[in-house]
Formats: sequence, C-alpha cells, structure tokens
Amino acid sequence: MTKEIYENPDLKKERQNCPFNKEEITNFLDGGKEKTTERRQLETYILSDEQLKDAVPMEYLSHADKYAEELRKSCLLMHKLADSPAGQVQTLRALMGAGLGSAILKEGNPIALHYVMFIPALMGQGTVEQQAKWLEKAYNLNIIGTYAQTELGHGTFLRGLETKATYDPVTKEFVLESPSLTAYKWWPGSLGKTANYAVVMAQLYTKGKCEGIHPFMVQLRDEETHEPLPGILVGEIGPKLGMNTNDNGYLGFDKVRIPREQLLMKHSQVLEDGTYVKPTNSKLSYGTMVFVRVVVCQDVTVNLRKAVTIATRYSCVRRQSELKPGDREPQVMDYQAQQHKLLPPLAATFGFQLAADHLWNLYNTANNSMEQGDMELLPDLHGLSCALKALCSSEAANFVETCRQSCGGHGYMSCSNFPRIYGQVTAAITYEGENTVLWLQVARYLVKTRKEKSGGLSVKYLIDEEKGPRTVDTTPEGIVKLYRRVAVGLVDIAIAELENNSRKGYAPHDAWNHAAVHLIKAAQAHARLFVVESFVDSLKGSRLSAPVRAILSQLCELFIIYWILDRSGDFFLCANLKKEDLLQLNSKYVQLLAAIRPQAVNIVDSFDLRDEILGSPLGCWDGNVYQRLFDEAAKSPLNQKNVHESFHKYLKPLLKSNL
Ligand SMILES: CCCCC/C=C\C/C=C\C/C=C\C/C=C\C/C=C/C(=O)SCCNC(=O)CCNC(=O)[C@H](O)C(C)(C)COP(=O)(O)OP(=O)(O)OC[C@H]1O[C@@H](n2cnc3c(N)ncnc32)[C@H](O)[C@@H]1OP(=O)(O)O
Ligand SMILES: Cc1cc2nc3c(=O)[nH]c(=O)nc-3n(C[C@H](O)[C@H](O)[C@H](O)COP(=O)(O)OP(=O)(O)OC[C@H]3O[C@@H](n4cnc5c(N)ncnc54)[C@H](O)[C@@H]3O)c2cc1C
Repeated sequence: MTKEIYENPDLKKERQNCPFNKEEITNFLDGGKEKTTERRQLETYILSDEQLKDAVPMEYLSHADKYAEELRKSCLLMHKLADSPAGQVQTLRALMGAGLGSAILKEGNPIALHYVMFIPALMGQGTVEQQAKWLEKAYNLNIIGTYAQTELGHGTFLRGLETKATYDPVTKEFVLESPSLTAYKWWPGSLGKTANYAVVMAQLYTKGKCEGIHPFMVQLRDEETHEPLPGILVGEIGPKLGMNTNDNGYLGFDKVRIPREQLLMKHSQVLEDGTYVKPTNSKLSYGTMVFVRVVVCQDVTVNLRKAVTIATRYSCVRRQSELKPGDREPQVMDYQAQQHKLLPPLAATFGFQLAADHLWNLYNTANNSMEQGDMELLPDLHGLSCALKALCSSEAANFVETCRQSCGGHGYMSCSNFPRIYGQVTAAITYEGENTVLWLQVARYLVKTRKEKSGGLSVKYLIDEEKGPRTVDTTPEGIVKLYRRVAVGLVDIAIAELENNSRKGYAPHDAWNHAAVHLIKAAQAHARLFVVESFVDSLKGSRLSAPVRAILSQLCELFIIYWILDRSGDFFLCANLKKEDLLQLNSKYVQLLAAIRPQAVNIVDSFDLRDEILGSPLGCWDGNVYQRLFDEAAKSPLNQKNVHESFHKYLKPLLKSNL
C-alpha cells in the first residue's frame, strides 16, 4: 500500500496547470540536464546518511558542543568524498557553500577555509615546487589550513598590517613576529581550533627594507598532538552573529622561525642572500581575495534563493485578514504589498546568478592569461569582482530580511532558518573586503577609465558613449540604455565633485574623501548596469522554450523596472526620465506583479531545493507549516517537563514573598 503524501491544498492548487516546464528552469540554473542529474545524485548520497543527521537542533547546544558536532559531520563528509557520485571538485563546491553543505553543516563548516582560501592561496601564490610539497598533503587532508590576513588592528588597510617576517640570511629563515596586540591575526576562519597550517600575510623585511605584505606558509600546530608549536599563540575569538562553527580565530607570533622556502614565491622571491625579486604586478599577492569575491557572488545568490523559496511557499499557505469583506481570508501572497516584497527578490536570484556566471567566466579567462604573464585583464577583474561582490551581498542581505519580515512572527523563529541565512549573507558584506571599501575601489577604476579614456570590457561604455536621441524607451533593451546613462551620468557627477573639491584647494586624497558619497553611488550604478545587462543579454542568447522564456522575461522586466522605481532620482537626474515615464513604468510594474503572482510557487519549485537544504518548517514542499512548527516547538528542552526546576528555585519563592 503506498502512503499518501500530504500536500497543503493551497500549494497543490498553486502547482496545478503550470504553463512552463519547471525542469527546464532547473536545468538552466544548474547549467544543463546532466548537471541536474549529478547534483540530485550527490544530494541523495549525502542526505540519506543517517550519521549526518542532527539528534537535536543546533540551537540547543553550547558553543563548544556546536563546534564538536559540526566538526564530526564535516570529517564524515570528507570521508564520503572518495565515493561521491559527482566529481571531487563539484562535491567540494556543493559541500562548502550555501546549498547542499548547509543542510548538514548549519552553523558553518569548520574546514571551509581550507578549500575556499588555503588551497586557492597555495595554487595562486605557490611555485610549482611549493605546490608539489604541500598541495597533495592539503588535498589528502594530511594538513588543514586557513588564510590568516586580517589583524585586530587592520582588516581593510592591508598596507597597515603589522605582522613582520624578517629575513635572516645567516640561517636562511624568516622570523615571524607580532610586534603589538593589534598585530595579532584576528578573524581567520578555521584558525581557532581546526587548522594546523596557515597561509599568513606578513610584511616582508629583507636587507633592512620593508617590501610590503607577502604570503608565508606556516605550521601552527603539531601534526600529531595538535598542540600549538613554540611561539604560536592561537585561539578562537568567540560567538558571532552567525557562522558560529567556522571557529574564527586569533594568532600571534613570538619570534617563530620558518625556512626561506616557506615564502610563497610564485610572484616575488627572496634569494638566499636576501635579495628581493619584485612581482610583475604588486597586487598579485591579493589574488586569493579576488577568487573568493567571485565565488561569494554565487553563494549569496543560493542563500537568497533559499529565503525566497521559504517566504513564497509560506505566503501561499498563510491566510490572514480580509481582502473582500465577508470572503474567506486570502493567501497573504494575494496582497499586492506581499508580491512587492517577494517578487523582486525572486527575480533578483536570476539576475544575480546570470551576472555571477559572467564574472566566473571572466575570472577563468583572466586567470589563464595571467598564468601566461599577461596582466591586461586584472584591473577589469578586480573592478568587476569588487562591484558584484558588494552589490550581490548587500542586496541579498536586504532581500533576505524582507523575506523574513514577509513571514510575520513565524519568520522570527530560529527554526524558520532566516536568522542563519541572514547571518551568512550579511557576513559577506564585511568579509573579503568591506563593501564600502570595495565600492571605492570600483569608483577609482571608473574615474580613471573615464578620465584616461582607457579601461577593460566592463567599462567600455564609459569610453564609447552612445550617441543619438535621448528618448526614453521602456523595452528591456531601452531600459539597459537608461541604466548605462545613469552610470555614465553618476561617474561624471562624481568627477565634477572631485574637480570642485580640488578647486576649493583640497589635496587629492581629501578631494577623494569629500566626494565619497558620489563615488559610491557611481560604483553602485555601474554594478547594477552589469547585472541588468547580464540578465537581458543572457535571456536573449539562451535556447529556451517559449513558455520558460516568457516567465523569465517577465521576471527580468520586473526586476529592471523595480530598481528604476527604487532609485528614480538617479534616472531623473541622468537619464532624462520624466514623470510620465515613471508613471508608465509604475503601472507596468504592478501589471507584472499580477502576471507573475500565479506562478510564484512554480518558479521557486523549479529551484529544486530539497527540504533539508531549506531547513525551515515554513518552506517545506508539502506546506504542512503548522504541524511542523509544532513539532519544532516540541524539541525545546523547556518542554521536556511540565514544571521546570527553576520554578522551585526562583519563581515560587518570589510568588510566596508577598512583595
Ligand atoms: C572548492 C572550491 C571552493 C568553493 C567555494 C564555494 C562556496 C564558498 C562561498 C563562500 C565562502 C564561505 C566561507 C568563507 C567565509 C569567509 C572568508 C573570509 C575571508 C576574508 O575575509 S580574507 C580577508 C579579506 N580582506 C580583504 O578583502 C581586505 C580588503 N582590502 C583590500 O583588498 C585592499 O587593501 C584595498 C582596499 C583594495 C586597497 O589596497 P591598497 O594596497 O591600499 O591599494 P590602493 O592603493 O587602494 O590601490 C592600488 C592599486 O591596486 C589595485 N588593486 C587593489 N586591490 C587589487 C586586487 N585585489 N587585484 C588587482 N588590483 C588591485 C587598485 O585598483 C589600484 O590600482 P590603480 O591602477 O588605480 O593604481
Ligand atoms: C565572518 C567573517 C569571516 C572572516 N574570515 C576571515 C578570514 O578567513 N581571514 C581573514 O584574514 N579575515 C577574515 N575576516 C576579516 C574581514 O576580511 C575583515 O573584517 C574585513 O576585511 C573588514 O575589515 P575590518 O574588520 O578591519 O573593518 P574596518 O576596515 O575597520 O571597517 C570599519 C568601518 O570603516 C570603514 N572604512 C575602512 N576603511 C575605509 C576607507 N578607506 N574609506 C571609507 N571607509 C572605510 C568601513 O567601511 C567600515 O564601515 C572575516 C570577517 C568576518 C566578519
């Protein structure tokens, strides 16, 4: 006898008569049918392992127990890697990120940094010989590493890092020192308790001269006992807003000696006599950060997909208030206000992914040419990775919070999974370059390009400005032109502000600081243009069935109009937008909300996120929200007895005290 599977009647209705093939969207997002099959096989393989399931929800464990539990599962996952049905790289990517990995390692993977930064640093910064020495050990997990750059006193300003590595030509060693409290490394993930090695960024001194920050391979702990080595002061920094089992740590050095060969020497070298050999580009030692900025764009997008799926399904199950007097309470999704909260982030998930795909392609192309010694693409890669990391993380964090709010009180429960998702996405605003700082890097590139009439592909529009009539065309292609005009216009306003500040007598750095508001706005407009252009162009260039193209085009139009309405001032200022145009866009926007609304559940279904990955009673496929919320409450330790012992200890005496 087959067991009948429950499905909430409202969700069932939402899923009836879907006009497009959901599987086609799934394949589109996965990058092909075969990729979908592989992903599903991998998910079944991992998620069917009973040992990877939690006995109690993580929330009820202590800080130390959470770490131990996540480490247990993380190690088990690594054992499973060898038999994985997908390739090793694909499995690792799935396990380190916000998708499959987050279904098992809910509070953060204690060995994530090993794969996300330590191995990439070795590959990007190590010579062939150095890679031969350490990479195999790293891949085999004989050693576990992290990336230790940020210090207590400095994270952004890398030239201000204090950790010193002084070359001693007599012993052919570097001496590592933390000259002050603020020089302690502070924040590196996995550093607190897990890693026994690190790539440490330190100021390199040789022949009495500081040559700037360089990467050093440093052993931190004994490979057998895991005790810190002499001169190594290491520990964990304590609980955070999220990612609590990433064991972010601190690290100090008290005259720790390492052999010369442990300077990672792919780009610059120190010869035996202490002679320093410069790199071809001084920023090559920043390469590991560029890689992570690129993958973060993909990761926050997956997190946003999870949040939107939870909120959309819940909003179709939840009935509240009265729309028509006397009628049954409507699904909250039928309120236009709710659609305005949820459909823009739903559309954004597609825009962000398509832009992140473009960035990933640029990363690979640029990396290949840099391997051949050609640095031409580096400025464009740096500019675009900063722009997209900053835009995707900040927009996704705002959207995730909106999704949480759209679920009312239940969205505030830990078990809704919104707190965790938010904790992860908002962290990405800060790590790998604080967003404001990255916006200013982007602005620097834009101003330089505009002034010098030279720059990479992503900023070509600042050089070859479009001529022709400045009418407002509200087709998607016309809208892209509006975004372009805004980006050019805001860069020009920022330049005018800089020139104005110079005329006032400001020195260049002061002129820059006093133009920061305009510079950041220009950088954001550039990033938005890139996303909008990627969205429109990718749909034009893809082979999709007519029904799938129709729904994705509606989402695209909705999204690109949403951003205009959100920042109409910029469009009035720079793109010749008139009141009538705005009103026309406004009515188009609400028409699109209504047109997309009936397909919202079908679209999030096509993300194909398993319940374990969503991790929320509000977002499960079956929509059995209330029963699942009750089941979660039953897990609270406070519900294991009718009367808690603290009643007798504290409350009863108070009740009897006749205050
Ligand atoms: C199996 C694979 C793994 C799959 C992974 C899957 C999922 C993972 C997803 C998520 C990750 C999960 C967990 C990880 C969590 C957290 C990890 C976090 C790690 C960290 O945070 S590491 C520390 C990061 N720190 C920073 O980012 C510091 C920010 N600061 C800087 O980058 C720089 O200092 C600065 C702000 C950019 C400025 O540097 P500065 O030296 O002062 O330079 P300027 O004078 O301002 O500029 C000079 C010149 O150089 C150019 N420039 C600057 N940076 C770069 C660069 N990176 N590349 C190229 N060029 C650069 C700049 O443009 C200037 O050029 P000019 O031509 O104008 O002179
Ligand atoms: C979850 C998490 C994980 C991390 N993992 C790692 C890791 O694995 N390894 C590692 O090395 N580091 C790691 N970090 C550290 C992270 O990279 C830094 O916190 C980040 O680069 C910001 O630096 P900061 O903390 O010094 O901030 P600050 O630079 O002190 O920023 C404080 C404020 O000053 C502003 N500000 C700073 N400089 C400027 C400027 N030039 N112009 C305008 N405004 C400015 C910023 O915008 C911000 O508002 C992690 C951080 C977090 C939160």
